[in-house]
Amino acid sequence: FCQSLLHSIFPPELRFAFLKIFYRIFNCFSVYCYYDITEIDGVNTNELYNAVQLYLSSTASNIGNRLSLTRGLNSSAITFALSNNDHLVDVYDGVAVLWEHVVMQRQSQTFSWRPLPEDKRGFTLRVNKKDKSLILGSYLDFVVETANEVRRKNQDRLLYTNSRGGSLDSRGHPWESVPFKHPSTFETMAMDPQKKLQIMADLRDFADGQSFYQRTGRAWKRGYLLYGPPGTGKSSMIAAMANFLRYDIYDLELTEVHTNGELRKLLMKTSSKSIIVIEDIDCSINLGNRKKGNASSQSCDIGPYPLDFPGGLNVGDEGRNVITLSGLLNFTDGLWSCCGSERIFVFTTNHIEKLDPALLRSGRMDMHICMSYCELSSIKILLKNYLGFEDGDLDEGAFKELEKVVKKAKMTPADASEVLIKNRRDKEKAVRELVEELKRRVERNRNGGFKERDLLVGVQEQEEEQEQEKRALESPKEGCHELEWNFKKGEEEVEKEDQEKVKMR
Ligand SMILES: Nc1ncnc2c1ncn2[C@@H]1O[C@H](COP(=O)(O)OP(=O)(O)OP(=O)(O)O)[C@@H](O)[C@H]1O
Ligand SMILES: [Mg+2]
Repeated sequence: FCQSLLHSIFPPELRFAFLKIFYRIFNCFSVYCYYDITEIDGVNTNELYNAVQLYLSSTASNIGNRLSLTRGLNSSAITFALSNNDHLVDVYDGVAVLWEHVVMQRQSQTFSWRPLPEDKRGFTLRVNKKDKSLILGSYLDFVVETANEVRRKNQDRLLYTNSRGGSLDSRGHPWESVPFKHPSTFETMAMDPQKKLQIMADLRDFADGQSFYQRTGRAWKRGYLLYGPPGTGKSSMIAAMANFLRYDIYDLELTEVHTNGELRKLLMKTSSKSIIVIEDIDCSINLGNRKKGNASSQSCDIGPYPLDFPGGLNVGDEGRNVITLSGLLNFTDGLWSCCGSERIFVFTTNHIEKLDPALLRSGRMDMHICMSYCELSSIKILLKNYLGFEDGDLDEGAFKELEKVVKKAKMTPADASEVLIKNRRDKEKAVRELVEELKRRVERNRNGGFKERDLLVGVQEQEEEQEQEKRALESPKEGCHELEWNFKKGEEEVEKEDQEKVKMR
């Protein structure tokens, strides 16, 4: 009754002025000060809110009486969190602070360009006034650092996708995520052990290189191009890289991105310590040539993307802005590429010869990694993975036979794995079957019945190429020249092979 009387007697301006004065007087006498950390700050998500949530999830499990427990779909960990409108006391450096999790229903008339969550969430930190400087000086930094640590250690890494197209979710994210659980590691990767070590060292140098990148004035990012025929482990390599560095993966589906602006927004919303992946880049967008009129050279039909002109945004047939090669190059190399740090770009392709050299140059794709057919060393790793064979377990005869045929067979690790998985209950049979299959392939290759054009080289040339690759790993710049050379040579050969195919038909 009193409230309605107050409301009817006093106009709103007077009521607000009264409340303001009341809070001022109250604050003068209060020994506490309060800090609000809201979930959404304007239109952006407040990173501090997420950090506090994560920090409290690690602290709350020890000291909270009433906690809400969650476990995400496919997630391995249970997350503790402060229940709605509950509070807990945390002690830092002998100083006690009170955290309260405030959740309120959002008023329905709030106007926004995008849908907002139904409730308004935030944390309120209550601090004794005399401890203000300690809390603002170092406690909040400590909270953020601990949160990062917790994120790195406990939380499942995430695999993000932009498959929703350009639309944002209610919390303003263009990416959807699922826990990333791919079991591939460098140990299970079947490839040249030397090459493996070089890649691992490169990744380690990158992750530990903050001061190096700072000192040399370079953006803290690195690009890897994985190329080779299907089934040689390009996707598995990305998973192995992510598992090795414990980074999240952003799997960028270019066909879902409609404009360069959208691409930029996606990049802005990626976190540091992440791998940004564009798979089958030759199929995602026409990157074959930046000159107009070369659309027919594309291998995959990708719909409305027009050809690109260097340095600008294109306008498509229907008058829409569309994504261009220069947009993509800016994404990887321009000013926008460093709006975060410690990020790795990985592009994969089955057809390196179709890529524009601009994309291949050092600085964009620093390291070109050729994922190739099985060699003896990779077969050994597959035998270990699937049959448990250690060095020396394989009998001499089988080993010699494998050695004789493995290179000429041009068998992908995926195919070899399949033979081993199928026969894994009988180890000897598995090896026998593998040797048989390799021999069959050698025969087929000899008769010209199995013509792979992906590596564009014969057995002899393949060895040369791997030699070049090794050198490219040692010095990425040098590798790029060689790859550009390969690229030119590739185009001619592809044309020749295309003509042959037409003749055969
Ligand atoms: N180098 C490898 N080491 C270990 N396993 C491999 C390797 N290459 C392929 N495989 C096996 O083959 C399967 C397919 O490999 P993957 O998807 O990584 O090939 P890809 O090169 O990405 O092929 P695509 O070009 O078709 O995308 C994987 O599940 C993996 O088990
Ligand atoms: Mg793949």
